[in-house]
Amino acid sequence: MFMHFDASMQIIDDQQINHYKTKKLYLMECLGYVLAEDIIADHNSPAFPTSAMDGYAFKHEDITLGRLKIASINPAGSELKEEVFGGTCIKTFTGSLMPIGADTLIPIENVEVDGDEIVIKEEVPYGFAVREVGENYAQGQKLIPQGTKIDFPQIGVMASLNVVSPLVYDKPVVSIISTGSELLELGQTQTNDAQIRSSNNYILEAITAKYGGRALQMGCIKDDKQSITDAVAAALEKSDIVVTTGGVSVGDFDFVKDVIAELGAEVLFKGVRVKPGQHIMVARKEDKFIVGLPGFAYSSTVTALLYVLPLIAKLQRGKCALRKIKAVLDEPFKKRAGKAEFTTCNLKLIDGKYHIDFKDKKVGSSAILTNMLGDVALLFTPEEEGSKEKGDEVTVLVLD
Ligand SMILES: Nc1nc2c(c(=O)[nH]1)N[C@H]1C(S)=C(S)[C@@H](COP(=O)(O)OP(=O)(O)OC[C@H]3O[C@@H](n4cnc5c(N)ncnc54)[C@H](O)[C@@H]3O)O[C@H]1N2
Ligand code: MOO
Repeated sequence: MFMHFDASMQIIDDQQINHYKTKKLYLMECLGYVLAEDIIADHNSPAFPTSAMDGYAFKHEDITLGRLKIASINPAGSELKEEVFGGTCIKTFTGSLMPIGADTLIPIENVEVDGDEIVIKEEVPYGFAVREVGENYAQGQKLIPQGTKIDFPQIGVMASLNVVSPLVYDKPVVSIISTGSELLELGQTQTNDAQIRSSNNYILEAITAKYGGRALQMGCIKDDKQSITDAVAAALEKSDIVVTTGGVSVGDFDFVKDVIAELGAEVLFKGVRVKPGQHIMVARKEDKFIVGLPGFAYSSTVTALLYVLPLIAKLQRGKCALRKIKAVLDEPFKKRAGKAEFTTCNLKLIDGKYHIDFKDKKVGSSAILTNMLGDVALLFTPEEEGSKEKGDEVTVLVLD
């Protein structure tokens, strides 16, 4: 009855968004947002031949003269009207426009000044130290396609194009609700031994912020149907993705699935052959998603990475942040289930090759969150594959 992991991923991939939310944002607030427009150069850079060094602009054909008369001086930012004629040069600085008539720049290190002349000590080839028109970018060139996550290089290139407020996708608002009557919030006083400290809603808030969403922390709520219904309904009003943790398995108090139906959302899938996280549920109402993650801390973390991150990306027409790489196993790996499995491992780069091992990683229930500490990655073994030998090449999900 549970579906193949690949089929669940395909369903996520196939979701079409009807209306994307976009806004114009001041350039320096755009870091981490996804561009909703193509950035096209409206001019050549540089727009005119420009000097790349401090030196003397001249006609290369005059190099054989060995001496040139300094006719003028051309500081950066000046609009020089004088031309370079045969047998003369113009002192020209880094960033200055090349004077008309000059095709080459000889650096100051290559000449000696003798009165109002330069003596060429070391020759340069034709066109030396001249930045050609469009060297950086050409007018009409698409420099940054929409769908790009804005990082520092994009900010710099947009600044050079005077793009003051690019159009970006709104970061999806992700509401986070942890269900469980045993849960204690940060700082809350423990009153009985059965209570445990909630970590899920906090780790999910951090994952959301790190991977391009805006988290709305709704805290922990009791395991009763009405409380969960009210909380999910309120969250759905305010957000694009509602993530719950706990209450998805088959126990008497596992209500989340019923709640979804009551809210008029369509369940896209419930139950996947994946370890951890087999009870994962994803539902949709219009352009909003509800993701029911298992309560166990490791399960909810892994399933958030697998299912919530692509939804955050999808709502911004972007690419999912997690990368898959190939790595070498430095010790045997025992596959535990006939499902797709995601196992914490230590990731190292040795002589240009990725290697993984399981040193200090505990084998046990899906409650072991501390396995996520360290230089950690997730070993992915598909349902069809079994245990692995030392030296085998495997697929690893990187959490950078
Ligand atoms: N009879 C069966 N029992 C279970 C099955 C099953 O198929 N048949 N599946 C197991 C698997 S696998 C998982 S995963 C869990 C999922 O259960 P729930 O999603 O209903 O989660 P809970 O029962 O509420 O909690 C499980 C576990 O995690 C702790 N927890 C809950 N919330 C938090 C939180 N916010 N922060 C930290 N830890 C949390 C909770 O105390 C429990 O220990 O079901 C298995 N059972
Ligand atoms: O599905 Mo559970 O998350 O395997 O432990």
